[in-house]
Amino acid sequence: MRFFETAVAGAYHIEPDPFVDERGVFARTFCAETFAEKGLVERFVQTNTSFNPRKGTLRGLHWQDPPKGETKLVRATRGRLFDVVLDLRPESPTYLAHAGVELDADRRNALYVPVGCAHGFLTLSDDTEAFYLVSESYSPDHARAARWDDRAFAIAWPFAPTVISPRDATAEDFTP
Ligand SMILES: Cc1cn([C@H]2C[C@H](O)[C@@H](COP(=O)(O)OP(=O)(O)O[C@H]3O[C@H](C)C(=O)[C@H](O)[C@H]3O)O2)c(=O)[nH]c1=O
Repeated sequence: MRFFETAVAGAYHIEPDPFVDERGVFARTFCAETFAEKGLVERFVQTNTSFNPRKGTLRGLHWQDPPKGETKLVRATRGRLFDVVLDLRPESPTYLAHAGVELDADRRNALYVPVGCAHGFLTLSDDTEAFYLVSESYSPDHARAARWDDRAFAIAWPFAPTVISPRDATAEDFTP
């Protein structure tokens, strides 16, 4: 695995090192030892998957407040998606910055979203599936949302969503 810094401190775009032979492709997609060596979270307690039949589906931007903050390791296991990490850590040097990465099932790349950051994605093809490891269990009482088009963030999405939940579409303006 190769780790590339992004515009958000502590968030990494991860490219696999695939082993290709006549049978096909093998790639390690997570390794606790490697993650620990890099100072990243290496213990995950939940995995999530979301299947999105329509291109233009936007989920997010979501996070959980302390003490249920989540680190996420996100990949596309079908199709392609534009994955966004948004820094909501006031103490961070990149506070309110974001990074967007295209995750592609064929590339098998991933995005590491550190705790304290919001996460969301826009699907770039029909039948896109996201799969992600999460370091904290789900807690509705700590779940928070920010709006994809909030001017506080000026996120450069590839295009506007055509499918979005009422909760996400009406999330309140972010107040620092
Ligand atoms: C996240 C979650 C949700 N749920 C239940 C709650 C709802 O009844 C249903 C759908 O939840 P929601 O509409 O929040 O699903 P998404 O909009 O895909 O939420 C996710 O979207 C962005 C991209 C994320 O990064 C988070 O993982 C997560 O917030 O699943 C659970 O039972 N467990 C869970 O861990």
